[in-house]
Amino acid sequence: MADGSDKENDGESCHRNLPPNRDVLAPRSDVSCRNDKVVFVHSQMYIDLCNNLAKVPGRASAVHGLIEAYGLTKELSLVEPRPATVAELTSFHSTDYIDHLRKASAEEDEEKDIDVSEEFGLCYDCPILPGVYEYAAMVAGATLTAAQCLIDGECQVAINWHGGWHHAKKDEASGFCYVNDPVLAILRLRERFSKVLYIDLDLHHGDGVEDAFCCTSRVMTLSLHKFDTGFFPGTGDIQDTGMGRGRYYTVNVPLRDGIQDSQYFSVFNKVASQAESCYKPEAVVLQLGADGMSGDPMGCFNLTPQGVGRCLGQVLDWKLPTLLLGGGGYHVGNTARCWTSLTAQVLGKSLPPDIPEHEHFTEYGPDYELDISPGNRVNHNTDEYVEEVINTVTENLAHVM
Ligand SMILES: CC1(C)CN(C2CCCC2)C(=O)N1c1ccccc1/C=C/C(=O)NO
Ligand SMILES: [Zn+2]
Repeated sequence: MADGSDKENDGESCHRNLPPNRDVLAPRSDVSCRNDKVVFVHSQMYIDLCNNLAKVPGRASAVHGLIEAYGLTKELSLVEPRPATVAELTSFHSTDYIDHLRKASAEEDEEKDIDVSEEFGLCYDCPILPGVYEYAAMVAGATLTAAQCLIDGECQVAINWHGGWHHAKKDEASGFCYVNDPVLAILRLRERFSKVLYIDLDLHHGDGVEDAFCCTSRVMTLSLHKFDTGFFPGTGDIQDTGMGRGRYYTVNVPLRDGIQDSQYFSVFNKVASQAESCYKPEAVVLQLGADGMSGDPMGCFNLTPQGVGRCLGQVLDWKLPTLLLGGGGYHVGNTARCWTSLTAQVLGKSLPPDIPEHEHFTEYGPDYELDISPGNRVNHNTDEYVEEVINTVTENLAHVM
């Protein structure tokens, strides 16, 4: 959990500088979008940065390449990102951590020594790579750019597939996440919207986001993830429901290996509709990490873009300002297939089944098809287990008014 709230803070958040609540602003219905533009944060420099430093080298250009090859960039409203400022980064992260990240990143250039200091979590899983600060600041800036477009009513949906780094803590890198861009976006959205719902569909528990908002009722976090002995990050059990004013505003849906589209959507549909109807958010941040896809090297879930697409469709039907972020996803071709399919869904476009000829075409062999066939890993999520999870979540959400 992030540090205790400030004295003058009324416990609405577990971190500093949360702007005053602006419920007095226009009511929920007023926050309509002026048009159905879909903002897509993009620049070649941004792709190049993400290509070299993200936890999956080359994934950023493969994702963008497929979206472009299907002609979707012509339908999107492309917005260039700019790096987050230190002030923006420290709206959540500690100044010490950001200073250390900035200095260590620069030092790495000059001294070429490997910094394995455990301090600030900057070691094995999160090595200090040259330029890591510039990368993290640009990713955070891209996500903040998308959030700002929603706040300004420029669009109803804004997308940053290269964001979604949900493990980073206030003063610690974790799980190859250096800056928690979802948290920064939620803090920015909270300047305009009184209640924000964060939904995390990555294979891993969105622990960094949950920690940041576990004490406030102004942000509800809902995470569906694999939860099993020894599986990173080890948090996100069903009885973790938040603390203090935030009690029952943290929702965890722990799942086992082998879940497939129909069961996954059945769980999501019930839990997310209850969360939306009892919480009545004014904006949504949806992390769509693709490491639960069948064929991912994580090798845990049997999901396909169609299954996650049904979850996305339910969220889009709420007609709320919605920020879409990426996250995990370690099979480059399948991650590109997933996020391209979801981008087309947001645009209301259907795509031809064969991967178009383009620079990254070879990533998609041997079938060169857009669809991913569902995996056949043994499903350890019995109907009884799933029913018990849904019943427990339902009981907990009954406390949310
Ligand atoms: C280093 C990477 C990120 C890559 N990787 C696999 C993918 C395929 C081969 C290695 C991991 O398990 N990683 C991790 C290592 C330590 C802690 C966390 C993660 C992943 C976090 C995540 O995805 N959160 O959403
Ligand atoms: Zn993940």
